[in-house]
Amino acid sequence: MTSRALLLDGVGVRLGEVDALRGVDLDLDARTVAVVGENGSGKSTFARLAAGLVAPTAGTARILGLDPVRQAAELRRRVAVVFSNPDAQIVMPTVAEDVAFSLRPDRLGRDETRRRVQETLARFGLSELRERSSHELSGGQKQLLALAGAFVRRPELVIADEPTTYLDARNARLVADHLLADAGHRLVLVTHDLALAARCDAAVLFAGGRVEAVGRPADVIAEYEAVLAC
Ligand SMILES: Nc1ncnc2c1ncn2[C@@H]1O[C@H](COP(=O)(O)OP(=O)(O)OP(=O)(O)O)[C@@H](O)[C@H]1O
Repeated sequence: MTSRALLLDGVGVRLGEVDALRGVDLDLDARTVAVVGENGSGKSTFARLAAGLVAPTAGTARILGLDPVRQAAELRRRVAVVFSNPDAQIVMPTVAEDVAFSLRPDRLGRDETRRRVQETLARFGLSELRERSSHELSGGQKQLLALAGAFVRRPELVIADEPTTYLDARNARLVADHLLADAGHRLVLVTHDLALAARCDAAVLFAGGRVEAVGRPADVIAEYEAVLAC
């Protein structure tokens, strides 16, 4: 039997004095999942939990069938994370070196690394920029580089936390298209862009650290819009 992608049972996450997540029950196997909700509702905490970066302080969680505490290293190997600020993820001086850096833990050897980097740069339209200084790219190019660094590892699950926030409409569309395209990965997408959330297969609405609604994006968004209208 294959494992459910996201399975949470009574999950709580306490950060300092704050219950960032409380009593979260979820059983989701949709390929792409949008996570919506107001500021401070727990979306990023949920994303970090799904990436194995934060452990539950109550309840149990299984992500890709893995325990995010006992199997955190395995989970981080199979999951890639993309944040809104690509500068936080760019570490190497040139574009090609930065993408190759993501593959270091996989110890693939020089030829396979070069082949994968080449293929990934082409996929994200970065081939011509391969020798450019990574910190001198435009914001849109930097986010595409961050995506390349995530996807070069061929992750099973990509967690993207507001990946289009700082992008113009054209680049936001490009980044969203790459994330949503069925390239053999699952996606958890935290976003305030409800049109983007509507393109996912399922959606979750958080409020005050709890799951307020889960299901078809159109239904969940309608519920969220009703809350926003109050
Ligand atoms: N490191 C931390 N220490 C203490 N409290 C935290 C920490 N990180 C987040 N919180 C709190 O946990 C709650 C949920 O935060 P979270 O970042 O998950 O919300 P969010 O829905 O992603 O918000 P936003 O839309 O503003 O990014 C908030 O009350 C926040 O202040």
